[in-house]
Parts: sequence; structure tokens; C-alpha cells
Amino acid sequence: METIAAERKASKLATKELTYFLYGGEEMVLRKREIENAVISDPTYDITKYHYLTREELFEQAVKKSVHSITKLMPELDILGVFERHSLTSVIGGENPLSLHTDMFMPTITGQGSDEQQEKWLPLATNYKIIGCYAQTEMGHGTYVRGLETTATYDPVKQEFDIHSPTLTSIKWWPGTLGVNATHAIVPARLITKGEDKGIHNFIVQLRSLDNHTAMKGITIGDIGPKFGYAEMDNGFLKFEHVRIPRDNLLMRFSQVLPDGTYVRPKTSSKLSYGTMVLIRAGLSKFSFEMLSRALTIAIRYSIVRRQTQNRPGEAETQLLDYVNQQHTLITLLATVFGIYFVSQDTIQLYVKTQSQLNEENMELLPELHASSSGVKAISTNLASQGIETCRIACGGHGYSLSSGFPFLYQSTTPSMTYEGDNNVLLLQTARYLIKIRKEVQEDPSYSPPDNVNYLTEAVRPRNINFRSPQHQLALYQCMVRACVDRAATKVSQGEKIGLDYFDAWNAAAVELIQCAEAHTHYVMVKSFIENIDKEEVRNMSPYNQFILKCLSDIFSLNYILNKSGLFIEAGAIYGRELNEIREVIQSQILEVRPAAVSLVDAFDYPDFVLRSVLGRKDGDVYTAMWEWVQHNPRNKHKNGVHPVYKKYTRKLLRAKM
Ligand SMILES: CCCCC/C=C/C(=O)SCCNC(=O)CCNC(=O)[C@H](O)C(C)(C)COP(=O)(O)OP(=O)(O)OC[C@H]1O[C@@H](n2cnc3c(N)ncnc32)[C@H](O)[C@@H]1OP(=O)(O)O
Ligand SMILES: Cc1cc2nc3c(=O)[nH]c(=O)nc-3n(C[C@H](O)[C@H](O)[C@H](O)COP(=O)(O)OP(=O)(O)OC[C@H]3O[C@@H](n4cnc5c(N)ncnc54)[C@H](O)[C@@H]3O)c2cc1C
Repeated sequence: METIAAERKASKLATKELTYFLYGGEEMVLRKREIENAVISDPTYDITKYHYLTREELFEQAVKKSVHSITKLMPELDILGVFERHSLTSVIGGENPLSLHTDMFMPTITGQGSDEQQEKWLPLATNYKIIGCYAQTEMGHGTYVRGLETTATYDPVKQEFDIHSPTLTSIKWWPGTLGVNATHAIVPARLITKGEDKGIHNFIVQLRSLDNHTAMKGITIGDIGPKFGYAEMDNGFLKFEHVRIPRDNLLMRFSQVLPDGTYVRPKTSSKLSYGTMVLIRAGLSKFSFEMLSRALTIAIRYSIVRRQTQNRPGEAETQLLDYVNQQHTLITLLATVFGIYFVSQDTIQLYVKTQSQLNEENMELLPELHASSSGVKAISTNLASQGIETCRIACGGHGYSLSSGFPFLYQSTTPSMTYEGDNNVLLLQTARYLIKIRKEVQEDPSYSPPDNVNYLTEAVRPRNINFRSPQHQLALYQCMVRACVDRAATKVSQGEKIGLDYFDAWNAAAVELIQCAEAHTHYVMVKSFIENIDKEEVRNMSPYNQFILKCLSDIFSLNYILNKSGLFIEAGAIYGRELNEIREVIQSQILEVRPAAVSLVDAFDYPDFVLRSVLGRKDGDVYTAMWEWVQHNPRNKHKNGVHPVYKKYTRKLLRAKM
């Protein structure tokens, strides 16, 4: 305990200043803490026995907490905005089993419903007169949205759609909130009218009675069963047997079906029906920041408290965080988590800007938003999931205990590599955009690519390179990414030249395409980090805070160059003989950050209640907390400390004549 207090005292970081920066100001932080304290002091949210509950107990407790939050806490605290709702859900912890209602069902109505439809459905949803989910994925299709089989066949006589699951594989499978609680769903289905298949459109379908919650006629519905994690979420299945819905349950902001069955195409893009997925993808980079910053708070604090091995006679055992390997592991991850923070801010800003342009039917930014949100979602969720596992391993045996908090963080984060679009599939979408832009650059010398793809026209290795220079770092990335995009594009065109059709040529280059998308997205992240710490808000920070952010930026940028040095060397961006210099710069920056490590994670401002970790307590009193935690273990509570299995089995073994 003294060690962590001493480190805090010795740190020169202006922790509060960084907290206010990360959360958008003092007022936001104080409001967040007000909401946190309300939850922490409410017995409904007690987590003492959390780790010892069964799957069904966890689910029931989660639903109870969700309903309590909506009916009691939100009104009492007058919680309105997205930030406040998010503060509430993040401090409650666990999966919020009703979350798809606000996270996907309502945004889809807002984004794709006509004004009349919004007027009809949003008040019902806002007041929880209905509970919605987003039922897109089927047993046979998740990635291939255009291949979804559920049909919505228009009947002009009754002016209704017939929603049907024609095959076993068309049964909706995975949607959250569906298995137990949802009364309605957004159902993407094949719109068929006048005998023609118009492709996937979004429909609102009632699933359960608002009187007694039983399934509506023609609906077979339930929970898909235990998963890798996510025990508190009722991911479900949903089968339609010719279920009838009114014509105006087709969301008709962009396309319509007239009473006689005439189909009116979208004036802009059919891809606007994918808008909710783009929204969630843009938000998942912020989610990745939160999950990884929690894991780092636990790992860094524990690595300061934990000592292992006396390395000099008469001296105390060494703090884990004073082992250079441990510093390298965790401080490079600290740099990564700030990299994810900055790019998540930029991605959300790009989403907001694109949405406001779309409201004026200006589609200009949509391709860049799709490509960027796809790549950033893929890389940030990859980095966060891998980073949390790295933090767990860095905490030894205790990291593997549920009491560490890591298993929950990992189980909650790792599905984000799959949902809202499998990461490989999304990186291929980013690659498709890059190859297209490259083609435009090649065919039209007057065309200037978007700022984040500027390497297609600007990539030059600087003379007299200085690896601490942000501009020089960016130049190295530009050379590397351009080479990756060229390599992928060349592979595709080579396939076409030997007679492969477009799919085979594209598929043959898939590895190079994913690689160029990864490289591009890392460049975007490094550029975002460098540009954001050069903005006025950071320039007005205390000099030491600016210095530490610059160190983290250098580590984030150079560590990827070191790890992917083959790509940079192959691109002529760096020479093998320069790798040692890069290692030295990284190591020196890590040493600069080491004294500020505890304050950097304190700046994330997570109460112990949120971390749910005996290792990550702010006071560092790890061993007391560990001993306290094990007292709640039911396995230790049998009469005379003898578990029933002894009498049932073990005693026979011990007494057997063998
Ligand atoms: C709070 C979190 C809770 C999490 C709960 C989880 C919920 C879910 O998981 S919901 C289900 C999520 N499912 C997916 O994300 C499915 C992933 N698949 C897709 O998004 C699409 O199938 C696709 C993008 C992989 C392919 O779509 P497709 O229609 O086949 O398009 P093409 O690849 O043929 O490209 C054509 C053209 O369209 C552009 N485009 C594709 N998607 C979008 C988009 N979302 N926005 C804008 N533009 C898009 C694409 O770039 C192509 O453009 P061009 O190159 O100019 O032709
Ligand atoms: C916890 C969780 C919650 C979810 N919640 C929801 C929800 O609320 N609503 C909802 O509708 N869905 C939900 N999903 C489903 C999720 O959106 C899908 O699982 C996801 O889109 C991936 O599709 P898939 O499972 O069919 O995988 P597949 O598409 O079968 O992918 C499997 C593998 O094949 C590869 N692959 C597939 N297609 C291609 C391609 N074209 N090119 C190259 N490689 C390819 C992928 O890279 C991947 O490695 C959820 C899933 C999970 C795990």
C-alpha cells in the first residue's frame, strides 16, 4: 500500500488535468462521479457474490439491475444524454441485457424511419412501452447481409408484409435482448413485391404480446444457450411462420412500398440501411479504449504493489514494474490505449459530420466513413482484446482468478472482434476503398486523395532521419502503407491478367489486402495521436503532461515500426541497421513514462467498484482484499470444512484396497 502511495506522491503528472481532458471537462467528470456514487451506494447493485452466481442468477440479477436503473435511478438522477447513460451502464458493469433497445433498435428507427414512423415508434421505445432488438444475423448468415434469407413478401390486397423464415438457416440467431425480453425487433429481410426481390430492407416486427409476453402467432423464439461469456445477455433465436405486419412497418425513410406494391428506390444509397452497423462500429473504438484502460489500471497498479525476487542481498524484492520486460509490456500497451482513445474521438467526429451531411442528402463522406469505421473497429477491438489478455498474463497466477477482473473484461471485449462485422471482413472493406482510391489517383493526376490516404501521393523517406520527429515517423508510415497498398493492388491485377475473374483475383490477394488495411489503419491511428497532441487543448496542458503524451505517441508509433519492421524495410522506409536506434528511442521513452505510470491509470478515473478487481484497488491493499474475497467462496462453507464430495467419493478412494 505504501509503495503505490509513494509512487503517486512522486509522480509529476497532473492527473486531474488528464482526467478532465479524457472525459471532456471537469463538469463531465463530476457528473460521471455523481452517477457512479449513486450506483455504488445502491444495494441493488451489490457485487459481493457476483463471481459466484450461476448463469441464470447472473441473468436475472442483470435484468433486475437494468429495470431498476431505468425506473428508479435514471429519473432520480435526471439522466438524459448519451454520456450520462453511458456513465450509468459502465458503472453497473456486466452486460446490460436490455442494451440493444437503446443501442440498435432505437437508432435504427431514428436513422431509417420516416418522420411519421419516428413519431409513432420512438415515444413507445423511449418510455419502454416496448423493448426492441436488432435481429439481422441468421443461423446461416452473419457477414453476408445481402444473402439473408428471411423474406418479407408484400400482399397488396391486405397491404401487409408476410415475414417468413423459409429455411432452417434463415432462423435469426445471435441477436441480443431477443431471447427473453424483447417485444419487438428490427428485422432485416428480403423485400419481395410484385414478384421481384428488392434486397434487404428493415422491418419492425412485434415478437411478444404486450399483455402477457407470450410469443405472437407464427413466432418461435428463445435463448441460444451458454456462450464463451456474455452470460447476462439473452442472445436469442427467432423463427417466423408467415407472420403478418402492416405495410408501414417497413422503415421508409430511404425507400418505400406504395399501397399497390410499387417499390420506390432510395434516392441516395441502398447502403444507408446499413447505417446502424456503422454507428455501432464507430462507437466500438471508444468501447475498446474503455475495456483496455480498465485492464491497464489493474495491471499497472498490481505491478507496482507486487514484488517478486530479492535481487540484491538485504534489499526488498523487486517491484514487477521495475522489471524492464514488464515495463515494456505494459507501457507499450499504455501508449496503445491512448492511440485508441484519440482515433475513437476522430472516428466519432467523422460519423457525426457524415450524418449531418446525409441529412442534406450529401453522400460525399459515406465511403470514407465506412472504410474508416470498419478499419478502426477492427484494429481497436483486436488491440483491446489482445491487450487485456496480455495484462492478465502480466499479473501471473492471480491474473487468472475471476477476482482479478480480467476474465470479465476479456469475455466482454473479445466478441467485439466478431459482432458488428467480423474484423477480417471489415478490413477487406477498408482495403476495397484503398484500392479504389489508388485507382483514381493513377487514372486522374488532378485527383487529390482524402487526407488519410495522402501517402498515395506524398510518400518520401526523410533525409537525416530523426526517429523522435513525429513528421519523420509519419513519413516512414506513408512509405510503408503505400508499398502495402501497391503490393495488394498488384496482386489483384496480376490475378486478373492471368484470367482470374474479379472474385478469384480479389480472393487470391486477401492476405495482402487485409495487411494493407491494417497498415493503413495503424497509420491513421498514429497520425491521429500526433495531430491530437498538437492541438491547442493539449498545448495548454502542463508541460510535463504534454511531455508524457509525446513519449506515449513516440512509443505507439515506433513500437509498430519495430514489430512490423519487415514491411518498413521492404518499403525502403527504414534500414535494418536503424532498428537498434529505434529500440533505444522506445526504451528511453518507456523509462521516461515509468514514474508517471500509476498516475496515468489513475487519470482513467475508474472507481474500484467498476474495476471489480482485488488486484486493481486504488489503495493497493491487494492481499487483504484477496483474503476477504475467498471468504465468500461457497466451496469453503461446508460443515467442519469438509466438502460433501469427500463422503460421496474421495473417502472410498482413500480407503480402497488397491
Ligand atoms: C453495443 C454493441 C452490441 C453488439 C451487438 C451486436 C450486433 C450485431 O452484430 S448486428 C449485425 C452485424 N453484422 C454485420 O456487421 C454484418 C457485416 N457485413 C456487412 O456489413 C456487409 O455484408 C458488407 C459490408 C461486408 C458487404 O456488404 P455488401 O452489401 O455485400 O457490399 P459490397 O461489399 O458488395 O460493397 C458494395 C459497396 O457498398 C459499400 N458499402 C458496404 N457497406 C457499407 C456501409 N455500411 N456504408 C456505406 N457503404 C457501404 C462498399 O464500400 C462498396 O462500395 P464501392 O466500393 O464504392 O462499390
Ligand atoms: C456476442 C455476440 C452478440 C451478437 N449480437 C448480435 C445482434 O444483436 N444482432 C445481430 O444481428 N447479430 C449479432 N451477432 C452476430 C454477429 O453480427 C455475427 O456473428 C458477425 O456478423 C459474423 O458473422 P458470422 O457469425 O456469420 O461469421 P462468418 O461470416 O461465418 O465468418 C466466419 C469466418 O469467415 C471469414 N469470412 C466470412 N466471410 C468472408 C469474406 N467475404 N471474405 C473473407 N473472409 C470471410 C471471417 O473472416 C471469419 O473468420 C452477435 C454475435 C456475437 C458473438
